Amino acid sequence: MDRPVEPGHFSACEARLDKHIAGRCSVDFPVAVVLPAGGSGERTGLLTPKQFCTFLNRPLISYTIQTFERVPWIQSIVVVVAKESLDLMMDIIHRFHHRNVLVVHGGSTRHRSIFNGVRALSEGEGGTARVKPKVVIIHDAVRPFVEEDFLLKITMAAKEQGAAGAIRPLVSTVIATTLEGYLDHSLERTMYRASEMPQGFIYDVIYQAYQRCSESDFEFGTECLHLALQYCGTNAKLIEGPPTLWKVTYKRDLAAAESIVKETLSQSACVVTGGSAQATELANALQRSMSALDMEVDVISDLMGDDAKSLSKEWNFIRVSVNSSCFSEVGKMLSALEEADRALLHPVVIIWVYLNVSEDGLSASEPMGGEPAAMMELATGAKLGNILVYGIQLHHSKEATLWGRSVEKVAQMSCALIRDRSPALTGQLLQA
Ligand SMILES: Nc1ccn([C@@H]2O[C@H](COP(=O)(O)OP(=O)(O)OP(=O)(O)O)[C@@H](O)[C@H]2O)c(=O)n1
Ligand SMILES: O=C(CO)[C@H](O)[C@H](O)COP(=O)(O)O
Repeated sequence: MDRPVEPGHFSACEARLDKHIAGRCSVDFPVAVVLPAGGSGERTGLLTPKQFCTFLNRPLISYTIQTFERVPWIQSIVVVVAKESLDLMMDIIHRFHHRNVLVVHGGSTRHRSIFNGVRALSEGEGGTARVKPKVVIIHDAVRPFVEEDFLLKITMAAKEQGAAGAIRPLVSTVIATTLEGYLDHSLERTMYRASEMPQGFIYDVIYQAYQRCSESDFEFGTECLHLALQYCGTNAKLIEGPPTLWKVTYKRDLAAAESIVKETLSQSACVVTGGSAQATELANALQRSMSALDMEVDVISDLMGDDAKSLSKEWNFIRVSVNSSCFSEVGKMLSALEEADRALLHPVVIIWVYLNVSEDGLSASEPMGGEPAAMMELATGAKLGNILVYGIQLHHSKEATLWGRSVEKVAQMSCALIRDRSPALTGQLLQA
C-alpha cells in the first residue's frame, strides 16, 4: 500500500472497473458499510437531527439504510448514532423491517463516530473478534441517493488502491481571506474538486489510519481519505460521482430529498378498468393524455393472474368505475396492498375515477349517493396504513370536445395527485 502510484496505473484500473460493471461481476470478498449518523444537524436549524427528519412518513436514515440493503454484495451495515438516539434508531429498524444492521454508539465528532463503526466490524461485544471485511465503505447517513453501480466502482477501486472516494466539480471558486476579512488569494478552480461520499477503504488501511491519527485529527478533521494518505501512505483513487451524492446539510436539502423520492415514485401508474367497455375507453384516453404528461400508464382489467404483478410493481393505481359504484373494488385493492405490506417503505396512491353516465348516454345527471362519505371513511383508514386514496368524478359527454376536455382534466389531476402525494387531500372527491 505504500508503493508509489505508477503513471498509467489509474487508467488500467479504470478499464478493469468498467469491465466489472459491464459484466456485472460479483464481488467475491467481504464488504461492509459504516453509516455515521451521530451528528446533531445544527446547520438545519431544526431540533431533530436531520438523519431522523421524516419525509413521506419515513426518516431519512431509513432511506439510506434501504439503499445499502438492496445491494446483495454488502454483507453488513453498521449505523453509528449518538447514545440518546439509540432507542429511536432501534425503533426505526423495527418499524421499517431493516435487517442485518448493527447499531453502535457515536462519538463527539464525525471521525470519532466513524472509528467506532469501523472498530465494531472487527471487535464484537467485550472486545471479542468478528470476521473483519476486506473493504469497508464509509457513507454519510445523510446522503440517501447512491446507486449500486457507483458503490461497486468505489469498492473495486478501494480493493485495488487501498482507498477510493467520490468527487464532484466545485460549484463556487474557493478563496482565502486575510485575518482582516480581505481577499488574500483565490484557488484555480479547475485544479480542485469537492470530496463527497461514499469512500471505500481496505479495512486495515482505515483501521490503522484511525489508530495512528492525532487527537487534533479526531477533533477537527473532515476527510478520511486524508488520514489514509497521511498515516498509511495510501493514495486514494478519486472517481467523479453523480450530483445526487450531495449531503443533506440545510433545511432546504430535506425538501430537495423529498422531491427526488416523489419524482421516482411518480413515473408510472396502473389503470384498472374492471372490464367494462366505457371504463376501458376512458382508461385508454387517460393513458394517452398521461403519457403526454410524462407518466407511463398501463391499462389492465383487473389485478388477477399475471396482472397481479402490478400490485408489487406499482406505487400508483387508478380504479375507473362507471355509474354503479365499484367502491368495494377500491376496498379490495386496499386489502391486497395492505396484505403485501406494499406501503411500508413508500406511500401508495389509489385514485378512484367515478365516471357518471346518464341512462340516455347524453348528459350526466345521476347524483352521487353515499359515496363521498364512504370514501372519506375508507381514505381515513387507508392513510394510517400509508395508502393515499383520492377520488375524481367526471360526467360523460357525447360531445367530443367537452369529453376530451374532461379526460384531459382527469389526466392532469391524476398526475398532480400522484406527484404531490398530499396527505391533506385524501378522501376528497374532486370534480373534473
Ligand atoms: N459526532 C458526529 C457528527 C457527525 N456525524 C455524522 O456525519 C455525517 C456528516 O456530518 P454533518 O453533515 O456535519 O452532520 P452534523 O454534524 O449532524 O451537521 P452539523 O454540522 O450541521 O451539526 C452525518 O450523517 C452525521 O450524523 C456523526 O456520525 N457523529
Ligand atoms: O464530504 C465529506 C468528506 O469527504 C464529509 O461528508 C464532510 O467532510 C463532512 O463535513 P462536515 O461534517 O463539516 O459537513
